[in-house]
Amino acid sequence: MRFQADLEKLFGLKDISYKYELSKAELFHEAIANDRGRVHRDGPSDEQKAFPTRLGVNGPLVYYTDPDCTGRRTKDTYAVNWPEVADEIWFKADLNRYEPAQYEGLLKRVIDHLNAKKATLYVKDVFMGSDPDFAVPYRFVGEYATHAMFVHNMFPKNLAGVKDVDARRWTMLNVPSFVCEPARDGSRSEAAVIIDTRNKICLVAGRADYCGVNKKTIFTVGNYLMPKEGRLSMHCSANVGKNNDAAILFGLSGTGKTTLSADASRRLIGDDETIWSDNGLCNLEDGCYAKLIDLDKNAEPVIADALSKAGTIIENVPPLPGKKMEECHPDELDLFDGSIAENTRFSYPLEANPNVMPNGQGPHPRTIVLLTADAFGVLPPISILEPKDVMYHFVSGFTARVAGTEVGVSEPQPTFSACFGGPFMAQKPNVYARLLAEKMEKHHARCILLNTGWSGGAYGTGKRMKLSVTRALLNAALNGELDGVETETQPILNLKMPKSCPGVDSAILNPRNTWSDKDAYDATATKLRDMFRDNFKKKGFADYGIEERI
Ligand SMILES: Nc1ncnc2c1ncn2[C@@H]1O[C@H](COP(=O)(O)OP(=O)(O)O)[C@@H](O)[C@H]1O
Ligand SMILES: C=C(OP(=O)(O)O)C(=O)O
Ligand SMILES: [Mn+2]
Repeated sequence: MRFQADLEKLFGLKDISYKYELSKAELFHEAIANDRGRVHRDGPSDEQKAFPTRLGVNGPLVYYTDPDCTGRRTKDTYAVNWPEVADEIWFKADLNRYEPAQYEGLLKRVIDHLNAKKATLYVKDVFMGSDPDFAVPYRFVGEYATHAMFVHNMFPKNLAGVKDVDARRWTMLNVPSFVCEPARDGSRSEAAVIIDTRNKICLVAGRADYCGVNKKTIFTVGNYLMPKEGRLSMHCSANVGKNNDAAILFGLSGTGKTTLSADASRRLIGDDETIWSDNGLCNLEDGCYAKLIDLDKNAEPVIADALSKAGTIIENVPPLPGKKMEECHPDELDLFDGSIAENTRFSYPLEANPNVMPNGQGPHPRTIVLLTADAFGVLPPISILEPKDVMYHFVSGFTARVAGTEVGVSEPQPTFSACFGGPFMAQKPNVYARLLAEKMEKHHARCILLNTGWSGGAYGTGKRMKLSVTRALLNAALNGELDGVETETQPILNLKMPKSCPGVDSAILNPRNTWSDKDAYDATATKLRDMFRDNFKKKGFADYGIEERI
């Protein structure tokens, strides 16, 4: 078979038992029989091994990651420091450098490990991107059927008209059974996720078995490739209203890209990875990856509906007390149980959502939304931005979160992550900022900053903004109801706040009003302003021609 010869040539893989292009149903059963699948957190039960088909594909596949790997391992994520990309890739931020000789040694050890154990590997051929003009062929090769099924759920398949598939293909090799040895391999821990631009390889060596690694790693590749052809790749969700008015929502993890783009009155383009090209918007994926923790089925009906559909993957959600996974239906999972992870997840193919744009494509955006979840509680719920504010906030990429569920943590943790996607934006921020500026100017989109974080005080005193309020603010902006509205300026943070908004109590629009202790508000806002200023200086954004706005 062709793929086998490809993999022998690319990696030197021999004596491998391949499971090539299995159907989703086959992958489901393989996952149950072989992975840390449904039923037991420690692997399949004897009964499952004996009767894997009993469960049928009608339920979700419930998958448990390694307990240490319930999210992405940013510090263990690298690109190979090949001389030809040493200046191009933005190694200064979240993407770490892997030295070529160490990488070659590690890759060889991974291949020897697979050859020696005569491994079984699942192979899935998909595309990143649903527009054949620029879709990147993505071949997943890995030990877990769950990951192959995840890739099947999440990416476009069978796309006609893609040119030079063999020459342009990227291959991921995902090997959780390998253990990196830092002293020998040059890794930081027992796992490493490495992007090799020269050979078009993504290597996942060791336990980095959170499903999201299989989408965010190839997304990082997309962010490296797309700007070379003048396409802006963005860490944002996108949807389209009844009047063909598209919106994009940028934001770091947990700020609301997935939640807010899932809106029954608008058609979804995608929830996380979007291209803005001369043709308009295009999803890089074909599925969504939603958070499940504390899911309120009334507040998030689109996501809740998808939960009952076949062929989904649920990650790290425990069963309700007294329920066994063997019998589990989504209603018998405890969506409020964060004991395995706060970051519980659910992957569903877009076909499980009746309200999507065909081929993941849509027009140029009318509205650009920058999302932030400010746990300091000082940013206005909504601010109206001018283009230079957008550039400033885009490169700053601010959000502040609470540190999970740890007892005693009361201080919000600020994050400044350029372009709202530091770990994935492989090129320097000015590359994306320049493209965004050009496109905004050409297409005259309106821009807002939406704070989905705290109100009435910082975390500990205040409360998270109600989802219904955030949606009302967002809808008003999308419908043009805030265009030209009277505003006042928050002087410390230099943000323009509307004085009124349909369906929203005006009293909350200026966050200072919602704090009982005004001095505490001013002090916290000043602290945040200083953090913005430090970050701007530290990252050298003035050298990129970005104007400082706070
Ligand atoms: N006002 C709000 N706006 C958006 N999300 C909120 C809000 N309040 C609570 N949430 C919760 O915050 C989380 C946002 O996560 P998600 O939409 O998955 O973010 P992203 O896709 O950007 O990582 C969801 O679990 C959502 O239920
Ligand atoms: C999948 C992810 O994206 P998000 O949290 O932005 O949905 C992730 O960051 O692992
Ligand atoms: Mn998301």
